[in-house]
Amino acid sequence: MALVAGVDSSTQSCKVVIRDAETGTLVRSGRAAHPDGTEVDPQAWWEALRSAVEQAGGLDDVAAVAVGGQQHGMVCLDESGEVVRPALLWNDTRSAGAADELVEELGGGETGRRAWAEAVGSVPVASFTVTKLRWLARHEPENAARVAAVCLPHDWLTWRLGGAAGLDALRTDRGDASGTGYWSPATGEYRTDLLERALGRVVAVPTVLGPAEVAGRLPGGAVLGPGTGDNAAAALGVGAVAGDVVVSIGTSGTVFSVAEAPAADPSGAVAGFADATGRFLPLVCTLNAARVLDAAAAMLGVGLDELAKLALAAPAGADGLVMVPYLEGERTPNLPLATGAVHGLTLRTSTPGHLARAAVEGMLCALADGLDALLAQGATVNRIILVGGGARSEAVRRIAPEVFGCPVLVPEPGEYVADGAARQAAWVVQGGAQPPTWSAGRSEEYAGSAVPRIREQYARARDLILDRPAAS
Ligand SMILES: Nc1ncnc2c1ncn2[C@@H]1O[C@H](COP(=O)(O)OP(=O)(O)O)[C@@H](O)[C@H]1O
Ligand SMILES: O=C(CO)[C@@H](O)[C@H](O)COP(=O)(O)O
Repeated sequence: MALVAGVDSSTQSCKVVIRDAETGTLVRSGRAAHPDGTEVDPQAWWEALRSAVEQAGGLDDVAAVAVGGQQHGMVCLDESGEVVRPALLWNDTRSAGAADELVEELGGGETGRRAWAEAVGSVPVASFTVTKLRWLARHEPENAARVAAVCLPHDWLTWRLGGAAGLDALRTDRGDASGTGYWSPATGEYRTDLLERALGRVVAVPTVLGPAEVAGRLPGGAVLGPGTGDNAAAALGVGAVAGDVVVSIGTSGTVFSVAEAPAADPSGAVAGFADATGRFLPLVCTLNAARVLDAAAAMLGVGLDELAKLALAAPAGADGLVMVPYLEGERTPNLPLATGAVHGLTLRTSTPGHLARAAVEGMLCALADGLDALLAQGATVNRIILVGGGARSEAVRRIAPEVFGCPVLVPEPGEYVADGAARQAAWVVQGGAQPPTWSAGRSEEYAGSAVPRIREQYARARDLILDRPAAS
């Protein structure tokens, strides 16, 4: 039995699954936490990966490994391959001003946004690597001058697994490259002019591999797959096909589908990413998802299961109590300085159940806005597949159909990013034009009628959002 390993190096943790390459049967798994914060020393990811691998029984008997990782994070390396400064993650909003500058420089407003969308499929916001490079050039010129190569979290981990043999050995894939802001999914080429515009000069970037190309080898001989961004890996993990919309509730909330043609949304709501199979992955991302539930549970002094019970015991629409969950600012809509808010407090709605319900509904409404944006770009939705840590919440599963207005399918709890990476690893070993077919696990369908007032009252509150007060 040949084994393959898939890694999910996501925002909050690293997960490793080891599966049978032919059938996809889960054999072993492990996980380890990542540090908090939006600026992280990549060495912490390496240590978490080692610890998760050890918990999963090691990699000595696997034929191939692939890494899925949080997208966009800026990992800068110097001439000798040392990390120049801690990585700025996708949810670090300090480069919001740099994003505005870059849009301005390509014509500003609608013209600038359209120019970026046409060049790289997406309008840069603070999450994108290109804006982080501009921030570095402006705010840390000494560090910027030391940068010899820039790569992403999954690229760096793949490179380390392969022995880190010089900057020329850096590899990435289409999926993750498409989140940099200096690689075009439409042409499959780097836009070194945009990289230079951001940083002031061109530095080394990873070679972009095809979906099942070999990225290197572990010292023990196992083959390394190209890996990909965590959302593209999740699409592969759930086996998303045309008509599927995946809603992932992790640290980020994402809504995406697999498409045959690249997207270029000048409004900036939909990012026109590439996927991990040679296709495309139009995607909407919110900054506030599972942690909204964590925050609500902390406010109420309860655990996540109790939060779900409270939310489900409260009436749909929480009698008008609305939470706008912009706790870390927001990316879609692009409001990096926004704060969250609770509207509609009355004596009647001042209960733990109402607050719990408002948190779940608010988080889902932000994602439903994302679904609208995706549909406006031509996506079709035959079914919604709910994944990510937040999908473990019974309240999320039951309230989602009321907010999205259609049934949702919840695959059995699992690590779909790591699974997608494992499936890619199996593809690299087996070859062929398509990834291996693994039998899908059980899914549960959650049905329920739409409750339009949930989104109507949310939309009114969302439009009243205020900026963060200046730090004292
Ligand atoms: N039963 C649950 N109910 C609600 N949220 C949950 C539950 N289990 C896990 N989570 C949340 O899922 C999040 C982690 O999800 P995950 O998809 O692993 O995130 P990431 O990939 O961003 O690291 C955490 O914020 C955690 O609180
Ligand atoms: O920035 C995006 C997508 O564009 C995020 O989805 C990151 O890829 C982080 O994912 P999680 O760690 O929340 O899964």
